[in-house]
Amino acid sequence: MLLRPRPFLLQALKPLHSSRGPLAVRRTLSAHAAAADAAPRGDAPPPARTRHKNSRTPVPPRVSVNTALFFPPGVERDAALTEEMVLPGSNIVVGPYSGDSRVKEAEFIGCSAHARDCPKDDRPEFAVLGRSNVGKSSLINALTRRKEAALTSKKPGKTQTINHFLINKSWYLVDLPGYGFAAASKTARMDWSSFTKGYFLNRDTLVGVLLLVDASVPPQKIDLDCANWLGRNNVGLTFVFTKCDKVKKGKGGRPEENIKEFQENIKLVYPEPPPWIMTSSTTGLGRDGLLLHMSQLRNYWDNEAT
Ligand SMILES: Nc1nc2c(ncn2[C@@H]2O[C@H](COP(=O)(O)OP(=O)(O)OP(=O)(O)O)[C@@H](O)[C@H]2O)c(=O)[nH]1
Ligand SMILES: [Mg+2]
Repeated sequence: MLLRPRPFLLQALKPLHSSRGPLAVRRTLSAHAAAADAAPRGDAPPPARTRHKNSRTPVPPRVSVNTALFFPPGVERDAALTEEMVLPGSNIVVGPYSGDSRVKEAEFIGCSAHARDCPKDDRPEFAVLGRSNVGKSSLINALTRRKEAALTSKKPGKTQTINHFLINKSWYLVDLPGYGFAAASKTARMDWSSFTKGYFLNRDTLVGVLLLVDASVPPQKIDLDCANWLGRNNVGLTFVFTKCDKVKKGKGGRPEENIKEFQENIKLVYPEPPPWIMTSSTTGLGRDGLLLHMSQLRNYWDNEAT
C-alpha cells in the first residue's frame, strides 16, 4: 500500500516558525462573515441558503469570535482573502482543491472489532470520533442524508465497533465507538483505547479525523486530551462542534460561548489553528460546509497519491 502524506498535519506542542511571523492570521468573523455563503468550487452544490428558496437548512448562527483561520492545501497563508472564502460558522478557508461534495450513494460495508479487520483497499477515509453520545452516528446520517445509515441512541455506548460507510463508491466515512462512557466497564474502556488507538496509528488511508465536540456544554477535559493525543501523533483533525441548535439556560448554555472557550484551550496545544465548524444534525446546520471541506482534503490527498 502506498504511504501518502496527510493533507494537513497539525502538530501539537511544537511551535511552527515562519519568517513572516505567526502563521495564523487573526481576524474577526463578523456576523456578516459568519452568515456569508461559501464560494463553492468545481461542481459543488451552492450553499443551501441559495439553493432552495424555502430551504429548511438554517443559516449558521451569528458568531463574533476572534478566529484564527485554517488554510487548506493550495492556499497561501498570506493570500488575499474575501469573507466569502470562509465557510459559514467556521474558520475554514475554501481552497482550489474543493470540488464535488455531494453524497449520491452511501453503503454500509461492515463493522470491524479490530483495526486489522478494516477494509483493505486504498480508498481515502474520514473517521468520526468523539465522546459517547456527542452525535457521531447522527452526523453520519446527516451527511449522508439517510435517517438510519448509522444507528443512534439517547443512551451512550450505542456504537461498539468500527463501522465503514462507502460514499459514492470512492471514499469512506467511519463511525467509531465513543470514548469517555463512564458507565462502561474498565475492560471495555481499555478495549476502546487499544483498538481505536491502533486504528489511528496504523491506518494509512486516513485522510483526517472529525473530532466531534458537544457545543451545548462547556469544554470537557477528555476532549482536549483526545485532541492533544491526535496532535502529538500527527493525526490531522477537524473540530466538528455538534448540537449547535441546543441552547440551555444559564452560564455555559450557549454554543458560541462554549466554542470560544474550547478554542482558547486548544490554542495552548496547537500553535497553528486546526479547522473547526459548527453543526447540528437536527437542523442540517454546517452539513454542506463540512462536506465541502472534506472534499478539499480528499482531493488533495488523491492528487498527492498520483
Ligand atoms: N439537539 C441535538 N441532538 C442531537 C444532535 N446530534 C445528536 N443528537 C442526539 O444525541 C443523542 C446521541 O446521538 P448519537 O448520534 O447516537 O451519538 P453517538 O456519538 O453516535 O453515541 P455513541 O455511539 O453511543 O458513542 C441522540 O439522542 C441524538 O438524537 C444535534 O445536532 N442536536
Ligand atoms: Mg454512535
